[in-house]
Amino acid sequence: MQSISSFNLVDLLLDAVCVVQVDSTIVFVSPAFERIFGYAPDEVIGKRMLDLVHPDDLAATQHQAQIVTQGELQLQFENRYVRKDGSIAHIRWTARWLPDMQVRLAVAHDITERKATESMQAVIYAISEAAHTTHNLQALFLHIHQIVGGLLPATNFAVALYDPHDDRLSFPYHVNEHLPAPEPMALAEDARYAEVIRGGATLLLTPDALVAKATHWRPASHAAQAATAAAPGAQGPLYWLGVPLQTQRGPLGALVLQSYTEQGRYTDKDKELLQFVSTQVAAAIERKQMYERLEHMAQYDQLTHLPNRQLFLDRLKTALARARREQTLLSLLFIDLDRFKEVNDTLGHAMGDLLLQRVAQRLLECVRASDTVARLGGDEFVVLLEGGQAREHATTAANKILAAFGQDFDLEGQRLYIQPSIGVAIYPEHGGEEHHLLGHADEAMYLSKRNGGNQVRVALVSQHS
Ligand SMILES: Nc1nc2c(ncn2[C@@H]2O[C@H](COP(=O)(O)OP(=O)(O)OP(=O)(O)O)[C@@H](O)[C@H]2O)c(=O)[nH]1
Repeated sequence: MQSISSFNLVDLLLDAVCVVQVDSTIVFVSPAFERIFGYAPDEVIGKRMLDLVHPDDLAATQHQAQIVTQGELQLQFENRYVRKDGSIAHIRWTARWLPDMQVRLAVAHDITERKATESMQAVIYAISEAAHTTHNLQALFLHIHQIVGGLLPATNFAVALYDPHDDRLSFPYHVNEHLPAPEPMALAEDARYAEVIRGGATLLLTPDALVAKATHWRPASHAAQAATAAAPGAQGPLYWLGVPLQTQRGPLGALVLQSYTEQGRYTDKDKELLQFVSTQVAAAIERKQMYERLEHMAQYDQLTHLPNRQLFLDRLKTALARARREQTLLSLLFIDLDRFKEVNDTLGHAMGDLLLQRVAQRLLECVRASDTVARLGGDEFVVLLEGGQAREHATTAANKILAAFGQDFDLEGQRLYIQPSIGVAIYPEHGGEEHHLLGHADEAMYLSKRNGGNQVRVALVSQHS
């Protein structure tokens, strides 16, 4: 027993034992202090412990020291210190006052790694949450930028998306002090992106690497050079940090951070951090893309990319409410192609599809960008004209469409004429509710068709619904 007690047990502890006076002057620290705080005991004896505290935690630490000095046992106070190398140490303290010696005796337990794990888990959670809470991809990118910015310098931050079908990169999110967002480009045009995305590995280019490999990293094309060179008068980035965004289905793109100053330099630690969050970022972007695709499919016709019936009815409802409020007119053109079935029967369904796409295009060319052209299904289209002042406005637009169909359609070399029958219904004259108005326009179209087709007819009824 005697031989055991001769060991200095305090020296063996992983936690640091500290003894400080009332004014926080250090009178003793155990050897573990150096491992945790970076200072050897003889470097801090006689110094004030409070001077090592992170400035943001100083007030709370002083308060806790006072409580301990008043005789209260402190078992779990946490605060941060600035280590000798400038890094931050998170400490959990157990402390008590020794009245006989008039000192505070404290044991410092290093929880820096646990804090780092906790904050990374919080980041991972925040990214995953963002995929659900943000409204669209742009909002998600902004959110990811903010989250990454909480981990490392991210003044210059870009999301590059890779399209494997045409081997090209686009930059849907690009915040940079010196550069506008680059135009979409072939992946091969920028060796850095190509290495990150094809190689699937994080790439950190420091000033040395950027100089040494200047030729290797120089973007191949003029467009890519313009996209990556700094603005006139400004220097190129000193640091370039790119991490691939990988999913199970292959590479999605890359996150790229650039720094133009030494203060914003990136280290291998930053590289690790970015790599760590990249899987979650990729999953969040992939989820959002999928959601937007599904949303688009639910609202747009897949053949013509025009709004479908559901989206059209939503827009009509909104437009009617606006017209009611602002006491303006609103017109609906119901368009059905004449003898479209014959196109399918004689030229095949694929040609019929192509014709429907060309018809959609032509209808769009006949109206203003603010008007809505939608495909209700089959060969039925509808046009919503807002803000017209008179009934003539609607018939003029309908006649313009009729005239446009006077030109034949070019279906991969085959020239084809097709004519429409058009019915017109006007709010408030022919109804105040979307299904009513649509029904009247449909009836008017039917009368046009029965009358031989290729004509415009305004709904007959003149009653409010
Ligand atoms: N190619 C193609 N055909 C379609 C599509 N959807 C519906 N159709 C066809 O479009 C035709 C529409 O029917 P109708 O409007 O009665 O045919 P129509 O020959 O135009 O008759 P009228 O309107 O009376 O002149 C049907 O033959 C459908 O099979 C599509 O997405 N692509």
